[in-house]
Amino acid sequence: MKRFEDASWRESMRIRFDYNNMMSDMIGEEYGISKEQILALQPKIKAAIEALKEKRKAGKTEWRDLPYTQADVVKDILATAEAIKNRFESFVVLGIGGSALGPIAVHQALNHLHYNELPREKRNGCPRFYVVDNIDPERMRALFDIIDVKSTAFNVITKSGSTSETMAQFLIVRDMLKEAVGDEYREHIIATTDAEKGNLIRIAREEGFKTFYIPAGVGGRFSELSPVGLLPAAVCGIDIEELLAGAAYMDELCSKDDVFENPAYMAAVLQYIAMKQGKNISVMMPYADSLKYMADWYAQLWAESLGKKFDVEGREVYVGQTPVKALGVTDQHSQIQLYTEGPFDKVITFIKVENFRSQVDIPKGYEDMPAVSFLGGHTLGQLLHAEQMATEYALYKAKRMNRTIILPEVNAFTVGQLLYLLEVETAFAGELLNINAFDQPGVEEGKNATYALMGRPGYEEKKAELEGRPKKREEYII
Ligand SMILES: O=P(O)(O)OC[C@H]1O[C@H](O)[C@H](O)[C@@H](O)[C@@H]1O
Repeated sequence: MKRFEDASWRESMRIRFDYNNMMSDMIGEEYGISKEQILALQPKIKAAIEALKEKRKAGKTEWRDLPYTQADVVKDILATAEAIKNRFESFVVLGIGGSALGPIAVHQALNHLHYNELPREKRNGCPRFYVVDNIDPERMRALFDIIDVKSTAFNVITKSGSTSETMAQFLIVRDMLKEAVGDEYREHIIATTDAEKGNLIRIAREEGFKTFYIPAGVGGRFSELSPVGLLPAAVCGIDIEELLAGAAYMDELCSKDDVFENPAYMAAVLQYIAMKQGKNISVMMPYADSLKYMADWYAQLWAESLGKKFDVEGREVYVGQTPVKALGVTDQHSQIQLYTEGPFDKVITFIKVENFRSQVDIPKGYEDMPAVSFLGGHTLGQLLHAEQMATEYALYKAKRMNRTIILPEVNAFTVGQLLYLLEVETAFAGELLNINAFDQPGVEEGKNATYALMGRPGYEEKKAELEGRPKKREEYII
């Protein structure tokens, strides 16, 4: 029996959402949100709930059902991960955006913080793990300096199957593999992509790569709980069944229609009201190095989903909230000044971990110097908690909106909950804002311009358009 099958263990691992410091009875009428404001939104909230339910029923938000629909996929992933473990020294993800940020965040959260530096037996026999989420030539070359392609498996991940960066990486790797291992290169490449759309699936089928599919109703930034995230996680020894069980548990917690009992809906409603009050920035500040890259993953989710323009009676309206990544306590020493005394334009979301997986005692010392010796006898975890609470207090005192997501500890079950919570919050915020949270039309222009500049056939007109742009003036470059 797995521990997540035990109801009392699950309950003990429930993530909680503390929104006290968003509320006017805590930070003051002028600065916070009142219960009445939330109640006044009930018709809108009800409509948003119905709209999300409809989408789920119509199969448009398949990401919501990933915790339940993948029993066979999980089996296949576990078998594949085992085979990779037995054969390869390194496992490299080639992908970008939604095809990279989730694998990075979950790996950082659930594996040793210096995973790659550990000897293999301390990695439970798992391969070293790298995610190449950029096309910087220096970084690519640096990777090839430390891996041996002969003993490396590459997981090419792209939902669209056509992202230039990922396909460029793929071409490079395929060529190197062919050179190094000849025809066997096929066994070194696993493709994770849409079952029908895009170029990668065609290539994968032609060349006989092992493939995993991203379901049609699962967009890149909502895909971490699909094979996009599950294969890399399983290869590195993470319990993916527990991850999915955590997501299913959060789905249950987010199934109530009463916003006061639904953490994802409440989180979204508060952000919605905050946005209306000019809070254009959403800072995510985990107080745990393991969750540092959750803020990266969340940044894409929140930015691409909610940053939209639309038409209201011929007038363009722009919505969205700029996500900012921060890390406690590190960024207390760089950003907190701005958060406490700068403009009232932010909501700060802390992520607090109650129990750390490691304990480090601070030894006593310098008893004759009280300003140093008070630290002795505490633990680093206590110091971190005190600093989180102190920062929360400082923000509360400065009447700045802040909220805290509390994880009893960091494990696959709580991380599954966290991912799912933030995904539902984002989708619900999208409904409240009346926008499509699942597209990203604003990234197309840049992509098309890149195609034109790189000479992709069919983009000749775009190239001409680009060449017709005003020439840059020397006088403005100094
Ligand atoms: O997974 P892919 O199709 O390669 O997409 C990778 C990324 O590409 C674009 O930049 C999209 O805006 C992102 O939402 C997406 O995650």
